[in-house]
Amino acid sequence: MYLYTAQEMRDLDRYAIEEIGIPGMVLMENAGHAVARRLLDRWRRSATAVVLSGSGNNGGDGFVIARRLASAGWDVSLWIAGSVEKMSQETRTFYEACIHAGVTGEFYDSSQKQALARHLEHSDVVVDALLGTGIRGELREPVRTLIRMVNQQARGFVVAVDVPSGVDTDTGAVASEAVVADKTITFAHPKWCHYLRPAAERCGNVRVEDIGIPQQAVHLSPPSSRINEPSLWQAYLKPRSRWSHKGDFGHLLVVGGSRGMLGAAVMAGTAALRTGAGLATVAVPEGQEQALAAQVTEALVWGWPDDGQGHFSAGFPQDWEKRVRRLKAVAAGPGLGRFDGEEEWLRRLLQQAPVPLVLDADALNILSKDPSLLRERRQPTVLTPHPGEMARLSGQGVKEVESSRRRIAREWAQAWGVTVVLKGTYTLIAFPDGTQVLNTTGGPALAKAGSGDILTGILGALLARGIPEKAAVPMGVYLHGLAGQQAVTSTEHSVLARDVIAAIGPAIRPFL
Ligand SMILES: NC(=O)C1=CN([C@@H]2O[C@H](COP(=O)(O)OP(=O)(O)OC[C@H]3O[C@@H](n4cnc5c(N)ncnc54)[C@H](OP(=O)(O)O)[C@@H]3O)[C@@H](O)[C@H]2O)[C@H](O)CC1
Ligand SMILES: [K+]
Repeated sequence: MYLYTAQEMRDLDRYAIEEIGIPGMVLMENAGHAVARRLLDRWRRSATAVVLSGSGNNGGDGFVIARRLASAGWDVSLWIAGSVEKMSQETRTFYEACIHAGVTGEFYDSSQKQALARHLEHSDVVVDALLGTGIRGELREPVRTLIRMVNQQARGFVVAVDVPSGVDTDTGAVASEAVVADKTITFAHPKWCHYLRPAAERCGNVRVEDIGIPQQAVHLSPPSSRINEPSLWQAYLKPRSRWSHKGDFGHLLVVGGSRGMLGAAVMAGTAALRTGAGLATVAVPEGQEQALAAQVTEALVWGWPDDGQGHFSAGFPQDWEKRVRRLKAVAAGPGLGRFDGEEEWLRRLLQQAPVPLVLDADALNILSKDPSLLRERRQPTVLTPHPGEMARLSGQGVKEVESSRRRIAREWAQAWGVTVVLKGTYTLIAFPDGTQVLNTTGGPALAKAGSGDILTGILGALLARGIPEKAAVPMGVYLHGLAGQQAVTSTEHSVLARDVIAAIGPAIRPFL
């Protein structure tokens, strides 16, 4: 499934109308019909509805909904923002069809405030068709008042047509007012605002309805972003052959685990093995070696030069060049910590690890001192920042990152030629070629220390197995989210990172 911006949706619409020849009126009727059908399915008996329509095409969908609900026996009260003169030809046609079908609408002005408030308080359903993907700039009257009234006065079920009025389709920003919906019914494909906060919090349950735009139109100019689905990567997951040996499944090196943070590297290494890596080596500061060996039995242990206090130092192990040749991927960061000479250390890692590299946690914080270190990379590089780390990397505030996730992840990936995995409720993956994949698996159980280390281990393992990053990264993010969901046995509060690691196998299994 693709993820659309407002412009991409307009282009798709235009293609369906002009090139394929489906009249715009048919698309609008289909859109309105789809919403009305859902409402009729849910209530069945005759109910009361307030329909709020703007003068744009979103309002046109609203006119179709009003007419169809009324003809099914509902008591419909229709309110319109704007004027007939502003309506597009399609919207005007359906406005007139409403009148001919006996649903007369009121063009709202402030003298009708009380009458509308009464309807909002007593209706089973409120349909928000004021503004869709065509919103421009700050809200004007009377739309702003109408949105506020829906939020303050509606007692019934609020359904937003396409997007809640007042949200920005592409950024997920909200205007001074935006409808808070119980359900959003959108057309043909989901839009970014259905997943980006704060808009996403106003959408309620999102449902995508087919309105008859042929798949062919989508394939001809697919948008640059999509929702993460197994079809993107499932071909790379296969049962192991009877004849396989550990060398077939890659060797991952995890670098991290300094004093006080050993667990992070242990979790990354264990997650990598649970994901199917043939071998995992965990590299920790020398002073940590024994403690590590006591904690993991399945991974190899490698002591790196330390500062005498259990932290890394600027040096690399002497046999680095010899041993690195046997590695298939490196994941640096879980419990890495900060240390003297860290920038030089990272530069060397970037230059001298001729395999795919995942950077997380403090490896990202070190990188944020000088992102141009990435210029030295020739092999795939995956960064897995949470919003705080992304903020440090990009030199912006966390708020700015959160309000422009889509733009920041994409710009960063393109500017530095890396894959950015911007973590969050809907983790966003941005590739260097400008394409993006938004992940929808996961849940609040993953909001806990250790989750990021596990993701790093999973991604490292998939890259070590030789899966190309365009498949490996969405696969890893998807499986990590699924494991997080499946690890919940009693409550999301009590899930431990080790439960998530144990759930990696069950998460992979259906895809083999
Ligand atoms: N996706 C599809 O295939 C289909 C989508 N449909 C629906 O069409 C809308 C998009 O319709 P569009 O006409 O482009 O735009 P809107 O209806 O969302 O908005 C335009 C009207 O809103 C007014 N407006 C714009 N900004 C503001 C503002 N800040 N404050 C107040 N009013 C605003 C604008 O007024 P102007 O004075 O600026 O002209 C317009 O009246 C999409 O979301 C779907 O619901 C089709 O029905 C079917 C195919
Ligand atoms: K709307």
